[in-house]
Amino acid sequence: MKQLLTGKQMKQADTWSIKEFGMESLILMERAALCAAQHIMSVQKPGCVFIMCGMGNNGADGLAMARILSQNGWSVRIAAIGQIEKATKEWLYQKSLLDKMEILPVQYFYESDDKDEEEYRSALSNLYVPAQVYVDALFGVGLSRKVSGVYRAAIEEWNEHKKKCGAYGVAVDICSGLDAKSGQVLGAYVKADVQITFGYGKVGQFLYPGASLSDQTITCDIGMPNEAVYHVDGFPFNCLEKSDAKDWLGSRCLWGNKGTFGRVVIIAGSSGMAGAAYLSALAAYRTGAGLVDIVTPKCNRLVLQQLLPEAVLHCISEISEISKDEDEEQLAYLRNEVLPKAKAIVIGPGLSTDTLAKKLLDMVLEWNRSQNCPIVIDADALNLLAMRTNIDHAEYLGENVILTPHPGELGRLMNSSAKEAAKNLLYFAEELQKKFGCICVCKDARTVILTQKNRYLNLTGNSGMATGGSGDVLTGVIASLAAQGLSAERAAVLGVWLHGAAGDEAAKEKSPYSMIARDLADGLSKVLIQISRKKV
Ligand SMILES: NC(=O)C1=CN([C@@H]2O[C@H](COP(=O)(O)OP(=O)(O)OC[C@H]3O[C@@H](n4cnc5c(N)ncnc54)[C@H](OP(=O)(O)O)[C@@H]3O)[C@@H](O)[C@H]2O)[C@@H](O)CC1
Ligand SMILES: Nc1ncnc2c1ncn2[C@@H]1O[C@H](COP(=O)(O)OP(=O)(O)O)[C@@H](O)[C@H]1O
Ligand SMILES: [K+]
Repeated sequence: MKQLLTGKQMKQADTWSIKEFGMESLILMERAALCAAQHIMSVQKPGCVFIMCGMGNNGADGLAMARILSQNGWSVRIAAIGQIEKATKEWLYQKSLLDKMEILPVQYFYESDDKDEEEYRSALSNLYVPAQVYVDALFGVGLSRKVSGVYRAAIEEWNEHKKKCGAYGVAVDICSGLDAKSGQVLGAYVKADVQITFGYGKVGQFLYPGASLSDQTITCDIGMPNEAVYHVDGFPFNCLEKSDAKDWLGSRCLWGNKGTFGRVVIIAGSSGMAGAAYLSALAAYRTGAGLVDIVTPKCNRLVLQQLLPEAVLHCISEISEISKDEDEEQLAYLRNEVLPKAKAIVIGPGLSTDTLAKKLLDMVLEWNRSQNCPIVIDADALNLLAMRTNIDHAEYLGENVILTPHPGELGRLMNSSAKEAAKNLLYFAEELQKKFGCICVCKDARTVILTQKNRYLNLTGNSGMATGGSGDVLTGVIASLAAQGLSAERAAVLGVWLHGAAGDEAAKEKSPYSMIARDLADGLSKVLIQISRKKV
């Protein structure tokens, strides 16, 4: 399992390693600089390298790299941007070593904030020499505010010169301008070929738009003690990898029958929304559930029978079509005959938010409280939850309830907008988890999964999944895994991983442009072939 930290957590891990464990800051820095320099030497023959440094320890890494590369036959040019009064003690130490080497003059640039960007850029442009490698060591995890003035100009010039000379761009630790927690860019940002990041990957490098700033992020071990990660506030973000997925999935019982592999009940679809029920049910079967029941309005019977004859259908009447007694009877039938068979329940895809939908949601939540059955709540069922303002949500939802909002639904659940939720996905996810107390799967180009104790970030998936019905597929995958016996937490985390990996398989075959949600089901089969164990 790969672990990622926010910028603040990384600084806490650094501080603990230095102050409590007793590791010298300069030792960590030397290893960091050596890693980055070695990467450059492994992909390029000695030539000219241009290094843009700030005045913090990211800049100090850049100075140490200058020394190492120079000692290995590189011609090095350094531009130090900022006020020398702000230089850290490590920076001054690295600079003193360069001074002893004499061949490495550091060119300084700082002008106070009274010029427009063009003036700064023309003044800076003389410092940016043609080179085959461009290094960005302006800001690391210490970036604390929007980039403006001379720093913005320095970044724009770096990008432009790098492009003009076709140089290989290396960002030290993190692309300057990228917020290490949110993945948002603050004003201006470096676009590099690679980020060489130290100790742990930073969450912001894997969230969008941050994840698009470089083609590659390489994490280097700089010798930080393993325990450092236990001395940060909150939890690190775990990222499931293929080998973890294999372990969590386990092996399928050779002598199992359809009862062994769990029954998923899917309460989904309304008039004109049969597809949502179909996609969820198809995905539940394709992920290995033994039986899938669909509870849906009568109008969907024919189409669902034709599309997925393997599913068991329970067709219900709209409230307007039946008497009060008949309505009570059909709810009693579901409560007494259908729900007791479920090992996991999905409620919401294409459900609508009418009175019947409300009653169904109440019934399912009541069932969860009394029977502790895992429930996946998606789409309209989330919208219904968002409409309830007068309940204590944390008490209302059990620990094995899984909410799967996209940014629009997340915004609604938190009385905000889709735009705000997408921009601050981590923050919104954290607040949602606090509010509801259950498992929160906050979906977007990267999906965040939070439980009371753990935080996960999913790294599979692609833009081809931004197509109607992808989320319906996810509900079926998660419920299927829960029905087969995985804990609700593992079902959610592995489900999101599998769903994204299925999307990646589909993209290989169809391209992200032309894939549709059904292709994810084929992708699921391909991924499951890769990760399922051959033997018990
Ligand atoms: N032992 C260690 O600790 C190790 C650390 N390592 C390395 O250190 C890096 C962290 O170093 P760091 O904490 O010094 O912060 P860093 O990223 O250099 O930035 C701070 C400087 O930027 C400035 N500044 C910030 N935002 C700004 C803005 N918008 N516009 C303008 N200025 C702005 C800020 O100025 P101030 O806010 O004080 O005005 C300050 O001068 C880390 O990423 C890794 O590369 C590795 O060597 C491994 C061992
Ligand atoms: N650009 C993307 N990269 C990776 N995954 C994506 C991307 N866009 C969407 N997805 C995934 O596709 C799914 C879309 O879900 P949702 O918006 O609920 O779809 P629908 O409501 O149409 O079923 C989510 O799991 C989301 O994480
Ligand atoms: K940097």
